[in-house]
Amino acid sequence: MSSADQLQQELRRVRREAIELHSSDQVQEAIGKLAFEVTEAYAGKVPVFVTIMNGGMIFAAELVKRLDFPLEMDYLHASRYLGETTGGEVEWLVTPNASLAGRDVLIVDDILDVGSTLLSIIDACKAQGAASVKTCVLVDKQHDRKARPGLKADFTALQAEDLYLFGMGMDYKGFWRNAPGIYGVRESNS
Ligand SMILES: O=P(O)(O)OC[C@H]1O[C@H](OP(=O)(O)OP(=O)(O)O)[C@H](O)[C@@H]1O
Ligand code: HPA
Repeated sequence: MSSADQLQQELRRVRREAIELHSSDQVQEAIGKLAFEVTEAYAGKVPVFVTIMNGGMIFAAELVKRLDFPLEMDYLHASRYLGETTGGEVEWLVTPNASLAGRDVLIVDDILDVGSTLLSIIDACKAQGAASVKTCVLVDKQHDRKARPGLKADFTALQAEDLYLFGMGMDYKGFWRNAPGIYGVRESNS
């Protein structure tokens, strides 16, 4: 069997055997509730909504259309997993285009896991002179390995147990970002 066929088999097995932690409907409902919270928090403000690529893009697209206030959109790409299931140093691949000086910045990402990625992005936005920086994630993974004890995003849609997750933008070895719910990889496959 070719290595491409082997990979395809592995990807299909991981998807088939995964544990559904949040169905697509549950994810959509949670994003709807979060959108109200975020809309309330930004009353009277005109923030820059910064999507963290690649993982944040699907959540960001679902969230932004439900936000009822004027905003600008931008993106950045900081990665520390680089297609692997364990993380390394945060690597900056693309920086935001808009000047963040004096702006209210809302950082939007798929997952708060250890939190090193978000902390590094918050520091970079503050270093650019942002007036305020808030973070918004689809899912907060529950474990005691956070980069700082008790680290939380300002806005969180869902929590998930300590498994390697995929779906709704989160990848398994670069794949399955397109899965519509949130799934945990079985230990035997991770
Ligand atoms: O809380 P942490 O442990 O720092 O992990 C969270 C980050 O990891 C993932 O990005 P990744 O590095 O995989 O890049 P990608 O979005 O391009 O897949 C995810 O999209 C978050 O940005
Ligand atoms: O569990 C995860 N899944 C996908 N990407 C991630 N980045 C950090 N943790 C995860």
